[in-house]
Amino acid sequence: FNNGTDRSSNMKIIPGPRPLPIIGNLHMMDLRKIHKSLVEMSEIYGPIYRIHLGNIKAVVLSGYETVKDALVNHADEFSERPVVQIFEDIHHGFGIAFSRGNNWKTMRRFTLSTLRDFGMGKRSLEERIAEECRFLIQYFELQKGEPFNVSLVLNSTVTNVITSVVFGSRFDYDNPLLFRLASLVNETLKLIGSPKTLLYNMVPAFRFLPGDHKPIMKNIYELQSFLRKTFLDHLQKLDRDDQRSFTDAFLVRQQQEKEDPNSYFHDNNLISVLTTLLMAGTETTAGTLRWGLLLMAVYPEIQSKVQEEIERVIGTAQPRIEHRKQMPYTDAIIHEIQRFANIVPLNLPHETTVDITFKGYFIPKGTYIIPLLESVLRDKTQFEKPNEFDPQRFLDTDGKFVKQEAFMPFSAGRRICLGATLAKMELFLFFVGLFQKFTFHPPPGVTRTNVLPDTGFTTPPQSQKICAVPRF
Ligand code: HEM
Repeated sequence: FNNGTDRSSNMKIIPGPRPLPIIGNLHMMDLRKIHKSLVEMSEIYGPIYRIHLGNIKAVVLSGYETVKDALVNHADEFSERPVVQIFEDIHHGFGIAFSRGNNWKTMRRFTLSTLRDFGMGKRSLEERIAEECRFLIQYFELQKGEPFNVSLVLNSTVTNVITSVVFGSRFDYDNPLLFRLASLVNETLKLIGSPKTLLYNMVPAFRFLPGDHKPIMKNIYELQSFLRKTFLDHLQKLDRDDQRSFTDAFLVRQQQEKEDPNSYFHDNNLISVLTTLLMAGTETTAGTLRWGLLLMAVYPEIQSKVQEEIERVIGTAQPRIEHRKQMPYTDAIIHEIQRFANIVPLNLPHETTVDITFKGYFIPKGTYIIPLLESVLRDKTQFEKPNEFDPQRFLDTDGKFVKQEAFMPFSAGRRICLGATLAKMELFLFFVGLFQKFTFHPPPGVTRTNVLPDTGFTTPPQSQKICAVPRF
């Protein structure tokens, strides 16, 4: 784009490094930490620059002010999703996260309103999460304060919240299917974020090399076979007057529209939405929870202040979302954990829906846009010493919670995370539920300096064991 020329004499040319044939600027990047390389380049080229990632010609938006201006003030113009090869293989353009145009609008609207209805239904989201938290606490108690790996159990717990919403049921922890589902999602997301998959997405010629896309599709096949079998079971028992899950609501709508050849309510969209909710809804939330437990373990003075607030406001009662407004300290901690965890540092890519002049630069319709969240959550102009973990930045001198505009872990605008409300409920109820019952300690040898991010599409902390010591 820009073709090296400007479209009018007063239009600025988007700066950027000179690309090489085929690989573009890939030789300048650390493929394991692309978000870091992109932030470093913004220090040279500024908040808007172009980059060639293999055959993808992208525009990077960096820093809170620029990302917000694009996604919020020009929400429509920046709201499309580009075609990304691996997600095209998985979803074929159906579902929500990687679908486009009217398919995306219809699926997003339906999913949001259905999740909201369940929130108000007989078994609210809050109750489903609270129930899951009780099982998690039992599991932690069984560890008797010894170091154990929390990854799989947290992933399984969060998977259960999603299956409870989408299918109306949870799995017991000793059901091998639950651990299989949780590890399938975990492994697949790791592979999706691998350098080999990045190359697969960026340079079509590398498709024929043995990459990670083959094991990814094998996992997706297994995952989707399970989802298909489960929704067919639901179809057999479907009672339109007693809808108990997202799947029931979708199937009822499918039957209502079955005469309409243009209906979006078909099996491909259902499978794709279910796959997305599982993939987008588990690793992100479970990864943030793991960050939280580890950070509290290595910042014991902060952990004990959270526990004091829990004791004062909730005591031994069941934690409820409504407690949150009386708990500014806990609220600040959870915000800082999310900011620091920076779990989707690259964000998902966007695409322009029209030709647009943005901050004096011409960006054509169909341009691949990277609204870099790493550059927002660690923006020096918004957060003092952004690489430090410091919950005080979300508190004023009277200890009241202070909102920070650049707190954007769920992104912003039309494509803002569809599960943000659910994720916030989960983070609050799980954290408070766990800190009410346990004090977390690092295992021997683990200190602040070795609580580091993993690499991948999402950035959970590198696997560390943890000790959960019962408080009473
Ligand atoms: C801490 C937890 C989570 C974080 C940090 C997070 C973050 C994000 C981010 C950064 C995006 C990309 C937004 C954009 O394109 O601008 C996204 C999209 C999405 N997320 Fe989340 N997410 C979380 C949890 C969840 C949960 C629990 C669900 C589902 C139940 C979910 C479902 C989705 C979906 C469906 C999209 C695609 C939205 C669209 O394209 O319209 N996420 N999320």
